[in-house]
Amino acid sequence: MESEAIEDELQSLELEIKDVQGQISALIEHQERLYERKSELKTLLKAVAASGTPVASSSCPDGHGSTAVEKNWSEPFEWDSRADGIRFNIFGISKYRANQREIINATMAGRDVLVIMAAGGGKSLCYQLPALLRGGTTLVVSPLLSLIQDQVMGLAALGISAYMLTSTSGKDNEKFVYKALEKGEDDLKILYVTPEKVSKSKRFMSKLEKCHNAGRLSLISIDEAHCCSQWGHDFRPDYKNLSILKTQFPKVPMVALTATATQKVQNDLIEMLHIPKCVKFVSSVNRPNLFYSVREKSLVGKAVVDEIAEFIRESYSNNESGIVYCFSRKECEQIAGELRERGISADYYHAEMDVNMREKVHMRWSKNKLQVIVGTVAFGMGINKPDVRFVIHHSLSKSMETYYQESGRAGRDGLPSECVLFFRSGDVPRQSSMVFYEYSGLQNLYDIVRYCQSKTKCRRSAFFRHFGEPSQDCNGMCDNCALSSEVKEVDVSDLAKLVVSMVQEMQAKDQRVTMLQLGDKLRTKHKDLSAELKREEIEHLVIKLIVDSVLKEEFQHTPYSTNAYVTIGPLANQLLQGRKTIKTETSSRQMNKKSKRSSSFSGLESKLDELRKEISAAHGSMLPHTVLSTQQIGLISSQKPDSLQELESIIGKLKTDKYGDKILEVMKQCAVSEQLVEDATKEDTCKSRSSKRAKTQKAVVLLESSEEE
Ligand SMILES: Nc1ncnc2c1ncn2[C@@H]1O[C@H](COP(=O)(O)OP(=O)(O)OP(=O)(O)O)[C@@H](O)[C@H]1O
Ligand SMILES: [Mg+2]
Repeated sequence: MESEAIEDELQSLELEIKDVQGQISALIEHQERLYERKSELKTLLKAVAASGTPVASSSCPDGHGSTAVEKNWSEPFEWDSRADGIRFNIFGISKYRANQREIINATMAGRDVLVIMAAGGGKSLCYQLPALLRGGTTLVVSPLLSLIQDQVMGLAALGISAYMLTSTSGKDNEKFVYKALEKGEDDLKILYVTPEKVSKSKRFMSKLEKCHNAGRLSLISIDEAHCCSQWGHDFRPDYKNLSILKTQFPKVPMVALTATATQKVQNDLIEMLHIPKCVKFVSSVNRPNLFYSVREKSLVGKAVVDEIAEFIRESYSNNESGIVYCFSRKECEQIAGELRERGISADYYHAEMDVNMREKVHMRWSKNKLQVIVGTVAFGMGINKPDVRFVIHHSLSKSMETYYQESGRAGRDGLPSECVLFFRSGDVPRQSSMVFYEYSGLQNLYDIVRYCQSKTKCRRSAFFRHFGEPSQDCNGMCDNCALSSEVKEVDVSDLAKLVVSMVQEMQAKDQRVTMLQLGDKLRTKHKDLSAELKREEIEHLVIKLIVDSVLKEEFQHTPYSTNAYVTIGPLANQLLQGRKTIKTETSSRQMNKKSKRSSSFSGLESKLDELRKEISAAHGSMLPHTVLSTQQIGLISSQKPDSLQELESIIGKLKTDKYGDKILEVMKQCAVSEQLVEDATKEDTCKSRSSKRAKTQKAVVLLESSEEE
């Protein structure tokens, strides 16, 4: 054999080997995911079998957490009546939500507790109430300054002595806190710190030790505990060092709380915080008040903004708060501007803004002076506003977990709210070139792409599946459950083969191709197709093939960006040899643009809303929802209390003492003006009736006269 021919064959063998290696590693990765899922499902099965109730379990079947026969935390406890008094009279909360009472009881009994409870589920009460019940000082570790400020402000408004120690704390504040920790003379019920204080400040730790030695450290709470785990979505290195707390203060009960944690993250937390015997309370991830939908995103940028503006104007015309999430800083600024041009009160928020500017925007929005924040993912964990009525994603998130977190900022007060995601396949490579180097980054992204591409599967079930929880009824609270009737499945295997063959041809010629180029080439080469197929349909198919491992994305860095290219995937041959079919879903359904899922304020509710804004403005730092929550406004308006005593039975003693007179005054004014309107309407009706009567009589007279004529 000529040496040239040998070299040729050698080269082609090397290429083939490389290809096979690629397929093997993709399959191994796939196999790992299957194993991981298998173990999740096994754990889930055990949990279901053990408890009979799949959610709200308080034991841990996998060797982590408490395995002994658990106490029944729902039974009566000696502190019940004191706890009820604080709940109602100080926090103004009329009844516990799922698991709150049990968590409080376990904490009061001195146990370590791990709480997994959905966003807005009411985790804060689970450590704030025991903090007041137990006496002494409760230490709360929380990751963000803005979250801490919000909490301290809210507690101060309830008359609870809460303080914080952060990098921005002034000298006087620091002196007060240290003295209170050391001497215990001043009242310090709840102390919030950032994790850096625990891991880096020796001074703080020594004061805390003194507080503990004097028997005054009564509870330690780790909020947003998923930050401990590098498998969580928001890992903070300083959280890793929090294990020191249990080592130093083993007898002080610890309560760790988070909104989302997969089994892996839960195990990690238990290990890292050194709480192997903790009682675990896992509530459902379900957020029944959120309506999830995905809308097709137009290729024309302005059309997307038009649709968003129309949606906000039509469904949320009472200035109800919302968030629009965007992919990039530039996009944020642009879309905020375009929404403003369309008459929506909107501003942007991203990481590259000056901190003061960011704080100002956040504050205007929190005080309902700005309706919409257009943010990047930087507008994240510190968002505590309970009455966010809509969260719109201008482009897809990087994973189901991130989407659950971001969309979950809607409706934390439990009232109906909407989560809309604008999806187009062309957005996928933008995201994939950002996440491909993260652990399971692409697989996580493809999971949310599947969520977006499906026109039949319940959106909620995707969350249950992701978090390893048995499905629950959606109650028609997603677009696919509410409007799925006109969806058709179409076999597009032939077209898919054309696409794959084209990628193969290009790869053989050593040419790289992006998704956009692939679509163009296909339409140029197969002119007959271009008349029938739109660009977005081809992109939709290419992304589907990538998600199904028939094609694959590869990445290359340039000095300015990372480009995503489409190459042959491990299952391409199965398709080409006819062993795999590809089906896409088409639907002719129209989203009902005038979906009015949020109830708008009635006259009295609007007046009470104005009152809470006035009180908040007069107090400077107090937020409107701290004065009265939207839920409380709803209760007052439906029950119409007419004495302070009746009002107290709805909103508790503290708020009644503070704002009761003003609330009753507003109610009186409203009743008077409603009466006036009613009287005027009655009068109008009478008048119109009598004029109608007169007209009828006239007509009769005319008729009679005509008859006479
Ligand atoms: N039992 C209850 N009844 C009515 N409202 C409640 C109850 N418990 C808590 N809330 C209210 O629900 C809202 C959300 O509570 P909280 O901030 O504790 O949620 P969270 O679980 O910590 O959520 P996140 O994960 O977003 O931090 C608050 O406005 C709070 O006052
Ligand atoms: Mg919280």
